[in-house]
Amino acid sequence: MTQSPGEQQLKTHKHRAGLDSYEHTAVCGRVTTTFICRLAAMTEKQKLSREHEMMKRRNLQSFQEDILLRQREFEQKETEMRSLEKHVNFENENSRKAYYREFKKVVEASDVILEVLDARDPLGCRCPQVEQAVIQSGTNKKIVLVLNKIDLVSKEIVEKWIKYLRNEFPTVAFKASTQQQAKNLKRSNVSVTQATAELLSTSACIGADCLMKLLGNYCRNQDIKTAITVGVVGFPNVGKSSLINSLKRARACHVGATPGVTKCLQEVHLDKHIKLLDCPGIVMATSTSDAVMILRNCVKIEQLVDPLPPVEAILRRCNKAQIMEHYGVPDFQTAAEFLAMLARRQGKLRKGGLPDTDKAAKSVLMDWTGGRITYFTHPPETHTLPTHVSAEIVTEMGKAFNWDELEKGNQEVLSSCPDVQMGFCMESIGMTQGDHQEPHFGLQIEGGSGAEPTAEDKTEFMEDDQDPEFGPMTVEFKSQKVNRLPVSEAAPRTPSLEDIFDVDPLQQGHAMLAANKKRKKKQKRADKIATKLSDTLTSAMDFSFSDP
Ligand SMILES: Nc1nc2c(ncn2[C@@H]2O[C@H](COP(=O)(O)OP(=O)(O)OP(=O)(O)O)[C@@H](O)[C@H]2O)c(=O)[nH]1
Repeated sequence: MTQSPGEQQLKTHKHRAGLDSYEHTAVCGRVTTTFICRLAAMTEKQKLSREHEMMKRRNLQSFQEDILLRQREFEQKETEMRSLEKHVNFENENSRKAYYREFKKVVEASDVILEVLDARDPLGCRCPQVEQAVIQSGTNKKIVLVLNKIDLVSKEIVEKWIKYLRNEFPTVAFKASTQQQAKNLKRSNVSVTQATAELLSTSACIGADCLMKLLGNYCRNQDIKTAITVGVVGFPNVGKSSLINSLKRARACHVGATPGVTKCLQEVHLDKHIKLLDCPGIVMATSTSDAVMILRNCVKIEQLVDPLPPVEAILRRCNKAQIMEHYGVPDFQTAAEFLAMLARRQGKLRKGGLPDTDKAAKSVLMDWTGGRITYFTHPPETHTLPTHVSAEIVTEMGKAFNWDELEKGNQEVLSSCPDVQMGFCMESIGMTQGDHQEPHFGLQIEGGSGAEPTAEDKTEFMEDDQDPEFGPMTVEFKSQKVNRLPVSEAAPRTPSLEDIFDVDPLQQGHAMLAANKKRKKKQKRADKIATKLSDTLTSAMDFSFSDP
């Protein structure tokens, strides 16, 4: 193809212009690089001459001062880091004051205070400071103890605890609903004492009627025509929000398996006569060790800086053979050794293949707080009033309630209902209780061997006096006779709706959601296949002949 002279001229001109601009850029680039190099050299020279000047002026004293200053800075940083670690460890510590203010507001505004206790360790999560604050704020404020999570212990233990606690305040046995839906939370009319194991293992609430009756009686006895305010207080994670949701039959408050879900006061109107106040879980400053607070689920496991001590505390309370069997690890001498083997078994490894003992420790702690390791305390044999409660206060507080009715509600059970819930052995289990009020600790691991405990299984602990918080302790491993599957047969991650009773009560809400999702998915798939099949059949049976 030939080009016209005009076109050729234009092409030559463009080529020339391109070369020019290239040369221009190259020259500019060279100039810039030289300029930058010179600038860097000058800065470096200036810096050296400055340092040289400084060194000339410096003497031994200034060196010393400088070193001291750096040391002070380092020490300050260290202290800050340590306190930061503490705050991470006890996140609530940081907001403890704010929580306390919220709690004070609840006490001031309430006529009745429901102190929610975890039935597994009621004395451990009882807060004398809270009770003292209520008592000091006048005799017209009443305390009612709510023994929640009764589905996690045997009825016999619930009965014993009610008997023990009612020496001080009216006590209501309760199982909050653990359902996940927003509305229509199930509430059973059956009294706690008459509830069967199956009912207890469902996610429905039990004991709400008894509690409502108690509050109604209070209004009548006090001749209150208007509304009453009921404050709900207690340790983190004992189920305060779940209790409110159960009474309201709707998810009015946030619920979560980690402590510190409730951050500030929340009002829930039950009806025109009762207003409930949800309070953040409070942990008052006590002499209790960090490990014990962690075992009481007051600390977020994920944020623990050193999870080894609470795991050591768990291991001290467990039979080694049972632990080895449960976690599938060989014999070990120390908690660190156990965690290293567990981490390897669980595939929790750091870079370079080293076992991640922190992660393994946290998984053990999650098993404890999440109810996969079941534990329970026994009430002391004899009752003595705590120092902050006098006999007069007990009488004064009790006047406002109908004890007979409460007693009836709680008593009905215990006489008529067999202990079917957990298959615990309630005979004496070698407790060596002292005179003090410390509860005993029993422990069970879900899906145990199923064998009757041998002499070695019934181990008496707490010769270790480093952890006096729990007092003498007996550790017991037993299989659960009902409603629990051995580990190997444990319900699948997403169980079908029929298998929902086999799921851990703590997990039932989630399992229910997952099972429902699974069912919907199955249904959708079946519908799709049916539509496809029908389409295929329709097209196959299309006998309409377009051609004559
Ligand atoms: N099995 C069982 N689990 C319960 C019961 N009540 C509450 N839970 C569970 O315990 C966990 C804590 O419940 P929450 O109601 O959030 O406890 P909270 O006291 O309000 O907790 P904070 O907001 O941290 O103070 C949740 O996983 C609940 O599902 C109960 O009666 N039985």
